[in-house]
Amino acid sequence: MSADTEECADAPRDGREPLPDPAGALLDVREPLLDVRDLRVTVNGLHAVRGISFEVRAGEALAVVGESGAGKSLTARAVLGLLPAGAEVRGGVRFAGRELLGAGTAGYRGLRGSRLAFVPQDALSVLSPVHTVGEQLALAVRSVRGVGRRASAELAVAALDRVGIPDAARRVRAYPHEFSGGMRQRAVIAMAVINEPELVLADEPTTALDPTTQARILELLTGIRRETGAALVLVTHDLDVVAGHADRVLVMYAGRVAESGPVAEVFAAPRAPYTAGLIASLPRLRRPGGRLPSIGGSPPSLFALPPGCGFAPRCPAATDMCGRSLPEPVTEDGRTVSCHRWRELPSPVTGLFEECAG
Ligand SMILES: Nc1ncnc2c1ncn2[C@@H]1O[C@H](COP(=O)(O)OP(=O)(O)OP(=O)(O)O)[C@@H](O)[C@H]1O
Repeated sequence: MSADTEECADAPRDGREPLPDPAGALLDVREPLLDVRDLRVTVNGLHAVRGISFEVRAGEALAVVGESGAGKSLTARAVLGLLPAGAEVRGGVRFAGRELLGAGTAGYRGLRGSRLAFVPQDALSVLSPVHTVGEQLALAVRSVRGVGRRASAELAVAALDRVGIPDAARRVRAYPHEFSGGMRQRAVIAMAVINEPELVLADEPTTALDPTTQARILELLTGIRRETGAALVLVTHDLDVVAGHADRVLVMYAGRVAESGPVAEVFAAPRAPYTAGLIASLPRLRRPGGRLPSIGGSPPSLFALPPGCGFAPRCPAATDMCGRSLPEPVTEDGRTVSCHRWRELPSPVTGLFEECAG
């Protein structure tokens, strides 16, 4: 008997559950694939994510950008249901019509590793050191699709080949420690996309790599996204990555949304002074002989948040009111901004920071 007798020719292609349809009506295809509403994450008493809302549509790439500690990773992990011990989460996370928060691990059944995939910063955190890369890829396929050993092994080779690992048929027999850092991250991407997810969340997927490899891995992710039509949430602190790889951007500051909108519009005319400061500090905007503008100071401690806008102490446009009252996000023309003064500020707002640099 062949090892493939467990394979069922009539099984669904990948054993995925149909979309929930409790009312017996067709799911509204205009509904966002991912809908995050007023997400709040507290870790050991620290209010790290403080009311974040955003949507991701099918096939879209959203970059989540902000300084270290802004709450980017916790936001991504909350969507995936992978928060650290001691974390409490509130709000809504709706994926493909299914509410995930509050549903516990059952809510993620049939989603994680299948329709919802994760690419972490550190490949070794998801690759087992005691199994070959091929075994791990094949297991990922078998646990989701109704395919047998031979077919899953072939899909493992195809997956490594797809992410540009040369001699994939031989490389599948290697262990993760036998791969370079870049190749390991390619293997993790292969693992993430092997079951053709609808949404990939990538948390600074190239942080540990040299600049050339970083660029190649990001090209790979974008290429796969275009090829498969998967949506992408890309956590990064690099605005050049945002410009090159995302359709929309969510700028986070101290656990809140500073601004969000289409990348081209936000870059051309940011509305939040914080976004303007980030853009003004891009090296390519440096004037010949001029200093590189930068945002002075640092984000507030999440243990001692000011009553008003968290950016007010660093903002050249802040008034007394900014220090006193927290600006609520305002959405207009498909863009969201949290700033009391955005309508009255001079355009472009980046000028606030260029002047500061002198
Ligand atoms: N496991 C944890 N225990 C305690 N605090 C945590 C934990 N994970 C994150 N935090 C805190 O929550 C805040 C937000 O963390 P998060 O990792 O989401 O930030 P980030 O924007 O992704 O930063 P970075 O770019 O440095 O990864 C930070 O102040 C961080 O110290």
